[in-house]
Amino acid sequence: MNDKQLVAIQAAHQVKDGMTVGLGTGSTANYFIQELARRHQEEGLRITAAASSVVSAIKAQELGLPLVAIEHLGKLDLYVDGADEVTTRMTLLKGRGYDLVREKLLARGSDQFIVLIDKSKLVGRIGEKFPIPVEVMPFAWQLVKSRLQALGAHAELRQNAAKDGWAITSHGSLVLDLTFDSHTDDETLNQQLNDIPGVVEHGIFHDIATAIFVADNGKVEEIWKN
Ligand SMILES: O=C(CO)[C@H](O)[C@H](O)COP(=O)(O)O
Repeated sequence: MNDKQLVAIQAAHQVKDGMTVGLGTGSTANYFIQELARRHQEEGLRITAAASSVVSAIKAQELGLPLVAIEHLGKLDLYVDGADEVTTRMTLLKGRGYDLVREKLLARGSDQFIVLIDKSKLVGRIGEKFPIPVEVMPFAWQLVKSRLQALGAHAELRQNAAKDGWAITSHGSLVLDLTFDSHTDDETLNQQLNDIPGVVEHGIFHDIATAIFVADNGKVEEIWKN
C-alpha cells in the first residue's frame, strides 16, 4: 500500500453513518473515494456524497456511492481532499487540476475539512514549489493581471495540456499562475487576491482546514487544529 492510499484509508475511518461527505479531486482523493465506496458496500455505511469535480463524480458514481448535486446542499459534515502544499499554519495551496472553485466551496461549507498529503508537500510558505493558481473571468484577465503585477507577482496565463491554447476551467474561466521573486506573507496575499474584482477564486486555502493527515513512509500523523 502506498502513502496516498494509507492516508486516504485513515481519513475514511472519520466518516460516520448518515454523514454528507464532500469528495475532493486528485489521486489521493481517488483513494478516499475508493475506501468510502468499499465501506458503503461491505459495511453498509450510509452516506451522501458531493463531488468537487466531474472526474470525482464519475468515479463515485461508478463505485456506487449515492451522490447529491452541490446546488441541493446547505452544508456538509466532512470534506476530504488532497493539496499541493501545506504550511505549518495549515494554509494550503490547491487547484493545479483547475477545480478549485468547487473545492473551496465544499471545504468552506463543511463542518470539518481533512487534508491528505505526504510529507513532501509540507512547505515553509505557499508558492514555494508551485505557482499559485488564480481563476479569472475571461474578459477580466488583463485587468486582473495588471493588479497582480502591482502586487509584485509574475502572472502567466496557463496553457492547455496540448499547449495550443489556454486552459479553460470547468466554469469557463482562465487561469493565471503566479510566482513571486520575494517572499509574500500567505495571509496578506490571500486577502489581496480575495479583494481583486474579476478573480473567481484562487488556490490559497487559508484558515479552512480542520486537520492535516500527513503520510510518511508507511505512517500517518494527524495534525488537528486547536
Ligand atoms: O488541489 C487538487 C486538485 O485541484 C489536488 O488535491 C492536489 O493537486 C493534490 O493532488 P494529488 O492528490 O493527486 O497529489
